[in-house]
Amino acid sequence: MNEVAACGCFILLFDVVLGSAQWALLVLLGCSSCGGLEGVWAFGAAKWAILHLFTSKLTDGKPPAVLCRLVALLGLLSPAFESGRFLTAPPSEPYTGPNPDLNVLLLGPMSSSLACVVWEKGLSGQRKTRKVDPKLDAKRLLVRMLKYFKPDTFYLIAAFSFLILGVVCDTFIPLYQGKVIDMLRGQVLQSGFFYAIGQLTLVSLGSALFSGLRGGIFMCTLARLNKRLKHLLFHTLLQQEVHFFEQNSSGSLSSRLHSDVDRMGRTVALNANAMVRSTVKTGLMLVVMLKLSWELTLLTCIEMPLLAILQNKYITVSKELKDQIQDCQAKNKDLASQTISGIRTVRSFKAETDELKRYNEALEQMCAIKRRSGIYSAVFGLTRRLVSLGIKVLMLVQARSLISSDQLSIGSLVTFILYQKPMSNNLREILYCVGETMSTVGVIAKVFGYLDRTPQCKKDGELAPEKLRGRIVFQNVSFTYPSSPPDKPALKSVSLELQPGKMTALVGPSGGGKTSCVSLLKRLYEPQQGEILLDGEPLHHYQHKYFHQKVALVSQNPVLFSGSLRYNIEYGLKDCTIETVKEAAEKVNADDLISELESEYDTDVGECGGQLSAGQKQRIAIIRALVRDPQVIILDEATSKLDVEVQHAVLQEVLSCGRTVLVVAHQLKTVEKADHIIFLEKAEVVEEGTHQELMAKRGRYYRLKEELFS
Ligand SMILES: Nc1ncnc2c1ncn2[C@@H]1O[C@H](COP(=O)(O)OP(=O)(O)OP(=O)(O)O)[C@@H](O)[C@H]1O
Repeated sequence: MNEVAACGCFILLFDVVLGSAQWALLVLLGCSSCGGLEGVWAFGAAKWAILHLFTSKLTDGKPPAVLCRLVALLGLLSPAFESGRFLTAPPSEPYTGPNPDLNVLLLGPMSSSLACVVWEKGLSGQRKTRKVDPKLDAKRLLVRMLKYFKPDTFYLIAAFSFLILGVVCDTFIPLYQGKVIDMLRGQVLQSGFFYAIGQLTLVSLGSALFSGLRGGIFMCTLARLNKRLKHLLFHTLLQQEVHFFEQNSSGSLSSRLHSDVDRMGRTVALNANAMVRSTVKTGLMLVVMLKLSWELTLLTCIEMPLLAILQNKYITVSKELKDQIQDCQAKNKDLASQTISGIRTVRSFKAETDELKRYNEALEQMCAIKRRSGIYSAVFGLTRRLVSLGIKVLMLVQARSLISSDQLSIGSLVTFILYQKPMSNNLREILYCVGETMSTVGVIAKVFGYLDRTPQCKKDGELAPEKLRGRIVFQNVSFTYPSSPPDKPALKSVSLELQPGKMTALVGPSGGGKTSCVSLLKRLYEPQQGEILLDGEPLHHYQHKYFHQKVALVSQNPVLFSGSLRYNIEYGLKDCTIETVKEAAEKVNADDLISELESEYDTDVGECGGQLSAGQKQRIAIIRALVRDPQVIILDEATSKLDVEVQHAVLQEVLSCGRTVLVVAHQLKTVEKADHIIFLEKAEVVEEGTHQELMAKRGRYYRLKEELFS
């Protein structure tokens, strides 16, 4: 890099020599100019060729791209600028080209090198980051983000049309203000003065009206986009396998769903809006400002690359900090929601102080990052203001000399100043928007990462037979939880059978693999080896909805959702009548429980069923399973909180209609009634048979019963 910089300095020196030689030649030949625009272009092209040769010699024929860009700018920037000046403000006398002037001689090399530095430090820096992390391919992500606006194309066209109309009106306001100021002094007719005031009022009104319409439509479009994205993301999340939710906490997922989606929509939409508005405004203002004074315009434009370098440095640092803040926010949210949802445990262990300390530490961490971000922002703001101040001083000096040589009127200077501030603001806004959008790329990548995630579960089949017997067979099933090491399987080559109309019990010490069997049977996980068959067909051959309706699971701590009792019982069912619900409740002696509640089936169960007792929740969960009329019922400690009478009624009911019943229980009283008992230990089936057979065998089942009894 140092070699390139040294070569760049030599090229700049050589360029100054060439420029001086040109002027010296013109002076010697007695020409006051270089022969109009054609001459300027001819000299520019010749300079480009000579500089290119010089650079090739300097770099042994392999000039780096940055030096090629510098040479092209040195040769062609001045002719391009002169042509622009000629087109926007044609001189009254025949154009002869720029006169020999030290400012012009230095301005070319200075602006060319500045442009190269901005390009290198700004744009290529971002390109390098993209190469390192292809996921953060900003352009690809932003283009994809814009595609989500497709359904709102009509609204967007309307919003952008109003935006452009508003900007056009906005641009003309200072021009008419300057005109009115000039009329205050001169001998202008009153009608002319009022005409100018009328024009000013009209463009001001137009600006207000169009800006209002633009803002309103953008907000509506943004709200629609947010709704669409959240719906899509929530839909994708719901498709994911259970292991995904073990890996990603509910706090961080809900933060992605709400804060991140909001942020990405807002940033992209509002920045696109602000960028288009500022770019159009800048373009129009530039034309008017060049007409007023090209010297002052040039000084205004020098501010931009300087600000771009500053902004780029600031973006690099603040992007990293913003990502850290996002992660910290998700963590804090998770921490708080965990504590609030587990408030009973927290209170019973008197852990409020510990939880507060933990939360405070997390807040401190967040505070430290925000403090650093604040310091960077303050330093950046100060430097930016100093640069703007320096440029302003230079402008005032130049304006004084222009006014004293009658090249600029006071009204035009006022107009220029009225343009200058918004112009700098526009340029700053463009840079800010680019920075903001770039810093949101990380958030967009994360959200798209979730949207693109393919669930790691087998595709559902089409089977939905009218009649199901309910015979379940585990054939050499081996299973290890995705988060467990491969040498710690939860089930090792397990083979078992559940017969229709019979009650099978899974027993064994804690960690033996009972719940894992149930989870596989409910297809919450897929086994790595072996197969589970329902009436001879692998489970995934059945339709998803049909399968979960026919194979019902009632667990020890059933999850209820906020809403009425009836909503929880009918959960997920479309055509369930209140009669069916009542019938199911009566079958398990739950009608007395429901009539005790204030609004019976319309009683609100509270968040996660918090207003019901554990036994009440278990009974509701049993009714919820029964209204689906399942053929296979799995009771995983599902009656542990019920009294003996109700337990008996539940078992009677589930065993009716020839259902297959699988019971997981630690209370061996329940197990004794089972037709078949399977003893699971250390992920394997150790022994099986009826209660009497296993007792007579005096094996593991017998010993467990003895241990519990003693
Ligand atoms: N979600 C999980 N992720 C990783 N490992 C798990 C998970 N759930 C259970 N395990 C492990 O799998 C093994 C079997 O657990 P499982 O819950 O099936 O036993 P269990 O017989 O039902 O125990 P308990 O009677 O205590 O409920 C245990 O070693 C356990 O640590």
